[in-house]
Amino acid sequence: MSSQKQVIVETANSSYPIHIGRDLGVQLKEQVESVRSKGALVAAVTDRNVYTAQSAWFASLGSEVPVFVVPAGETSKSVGKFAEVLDFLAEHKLDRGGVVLAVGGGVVGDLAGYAAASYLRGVRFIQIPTTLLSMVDSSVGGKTGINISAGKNLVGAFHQPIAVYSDIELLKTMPPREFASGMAEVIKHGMLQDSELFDLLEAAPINGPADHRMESVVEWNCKIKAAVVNADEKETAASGGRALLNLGHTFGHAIENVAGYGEYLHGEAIGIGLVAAGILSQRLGHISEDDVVRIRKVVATHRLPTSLNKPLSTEKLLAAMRLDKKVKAGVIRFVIMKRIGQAATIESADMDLISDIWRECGAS
Ligand SMILES: NC(=O)c1ccc[n+]([C@@H]2O[C@H](COP(=O)([O-])OP(=O)(O)OC[C@H]3O[C@@H](n4cnc5c(N)ncnc54)[C@H](O)[C@@H]3O)[C@@H](O)[C@H]2O)c1
Ligand SMILES: O=C(O)C(=O)C[C@@H](O)[C@H](O)[C@H](O)COP(=O)(O)O
Ligand SMILES: [Zn+2]
Repeated sequence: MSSQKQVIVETANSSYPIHIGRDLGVQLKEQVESVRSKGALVAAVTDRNVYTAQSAWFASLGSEVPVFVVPAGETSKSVGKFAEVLDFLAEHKLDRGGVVLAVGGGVVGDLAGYAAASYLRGVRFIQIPTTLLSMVDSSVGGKTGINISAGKNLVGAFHQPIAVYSDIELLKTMPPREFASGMAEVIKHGMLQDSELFDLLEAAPINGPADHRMESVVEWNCKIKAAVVNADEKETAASGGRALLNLGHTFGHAIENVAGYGEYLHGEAIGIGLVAAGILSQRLGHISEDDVVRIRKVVATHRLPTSLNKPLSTEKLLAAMRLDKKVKAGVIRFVIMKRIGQAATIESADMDLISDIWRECGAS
């Protein structure tokens, strides 16, 4: 018998299960059939790589579920693709009883989720994450959205899915570089919330989906993220709260934007961002130099970059940071670690210090 795990997300207005296990197809199919039996449409959105790598999975979904396939990669999180998904839903006459399936990594989840949040002013959607990153992070918590040229995720909505199916079997076809990218968010969760998780990653790196700890790592991370989301769904807490999940992202999102979307995978940019956030926390007197060494080592042993692979302009990186969603009254704010396993504050910092840190990370 397969051992299935379940984590519940419980926000003010929604409650939904994250199913974690292997071969979750039967359960998903039952949910799809229950929607269809009421005369409503279920439509799926995926990307080209997932559609090809998981063709048997799509075949088992049945031809009654139309599938919209976007090109793989970050560039699909665009206004253009968003409009195409809306047109697809309208073409198939999905009504308010219908359900959108987001089958893919964080790109598909964010794009399809935002389309579901907007179409008919909001229809239900189910997350079926197919990457490590989407299982441990993006499928949980209802942040959906797209990029615009000014910045990452600058357009979007909070829209919770009605269920998440994290089928570990789907990870088997993931390219190793993408797996490593997902590990960045796992490392982030350890750094910001759970020193035991960080210690585990430090002791023995998790290098691929065959690792026997995979299911429990996904469950562990979903629990961490769900607890944060349950307490502060829309990032409105005066200090801390959900914004702490942004550890390393003020730096990381700037890298993604300035390098050009898709140049660095999200997790690669976050790997550098976590090192930068560690250095900043150390310079502000919170963690030790030894802690920064530990962070750098855990990032590197999980095959993620710890500095830029070619210099980007510090000025451009600073300009991109000014559009971060945590900016308040024009002041850029950063998630600061108090120790490994506890990120506790969101603080501003001296811009000369930030420029120095950028240069330490390879900016020009
Ligand atoms: N909403 C959130 O809370 C949240 C959290 C973290 C990250 N994100 C966003 O998630 C995105 C990154 O997500 P990602 O790392 O999953 O990237 P992704 O969605 O681009 O997927 C990574 C690559 O792997 C391929 N792929 C996916 N599943 C596969 C499978 N099972 N087999 C073979 N190939 C597969 C995809 O086609 C793609 O090329 C970024 O846009 C980031 O901003 C959102
Ligand atoms: O869920 C959250 O909250 C996060 O911050 C998780 C991040 O890993 C993720 O990259 C998220 O999309 C960033 O959100 P943003 O609001 O900074 O765009
Ligand atoms: Zn992230």
